[in-house]
Amino acid sequence: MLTRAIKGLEDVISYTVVMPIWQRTRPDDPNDEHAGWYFADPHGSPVRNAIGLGGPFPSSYPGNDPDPHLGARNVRELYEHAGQIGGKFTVPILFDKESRTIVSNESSEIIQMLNSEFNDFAGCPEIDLQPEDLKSTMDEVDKWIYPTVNNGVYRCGFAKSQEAYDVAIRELTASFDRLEEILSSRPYIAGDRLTLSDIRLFVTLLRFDEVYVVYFKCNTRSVSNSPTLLNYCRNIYRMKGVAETVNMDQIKLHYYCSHPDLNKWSIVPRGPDFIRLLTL
Ligand SMILES: N[C@@H](CCC(=O)N[C@@H](CS)C(=O)NCC(=O)O)C(=O)O
Repeated sequence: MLTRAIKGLEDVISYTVVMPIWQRTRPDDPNDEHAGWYFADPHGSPVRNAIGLGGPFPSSYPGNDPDPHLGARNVRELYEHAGQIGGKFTVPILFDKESRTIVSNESSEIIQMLNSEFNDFAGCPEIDLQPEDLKSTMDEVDKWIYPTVNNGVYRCGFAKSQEAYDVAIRELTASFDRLEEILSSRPYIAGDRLTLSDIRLFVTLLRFDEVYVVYFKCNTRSVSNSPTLLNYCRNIYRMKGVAETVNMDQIKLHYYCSHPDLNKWSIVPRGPDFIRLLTL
């Protein structure tokens, strides 16, 4: 969504936002406990979390729509329509309306396509988010930011042993400090211009204080306590079209209500209003 906004592709690529709270995708099959992404059902009954607790939550919110292409009830059905029966049923998905199938489900690949493959139709084709002269620095930073930060927060949150958590939080903390050091000497993570590496980093930092610090026990650092990282997030958040892509209420509803293992009753913490900090 962020890359789409920055490239000015709003009129070219439509989107459907799935509902924030994972539901059982085969509720009638007691042997199939998979829970995942659902499309909105404006005429449906209120729902609870995947183990039937918490809520009740509405079956649609303003901005969440039914699947306009295949009429699927959930994302699993889209994958099954594309021939993928097992595995994970993840978002984001780039969907080709003509062939009515999934083109890619890998975000790092999708943002590269949005950057370079739609320039004939883009409002801002001159913005290159993967410029030749910054490519090697982008690769270099992506290489440690992905495992220790983007995926690092998940490694902390879903650790199944103290040892696994200890390793993940140590690496995350060290990378957080490294980010601060780099961003105190240049405005963007790979140099003087915004790149896809910033987009990948920003979406994790945006969720950091509201979700990861509390829910995933990433509490050794916070963005709001780092003037450098807070300014970095502010700068990106204030770019044209970016704020419209962020719905912090749904981000929080998703995390806090989709993993009953971590939060059986789906209670959503009130604070800390990170978006307000970005707009001050
Ligand atoms: N490789 C994928 C991973 C995407 C991914 O893990 N998405 C999560 C949501 S942020 C998801 O849809 N998870 C569904 C599941 O784990 O069942 C990407 O980065 O695009």
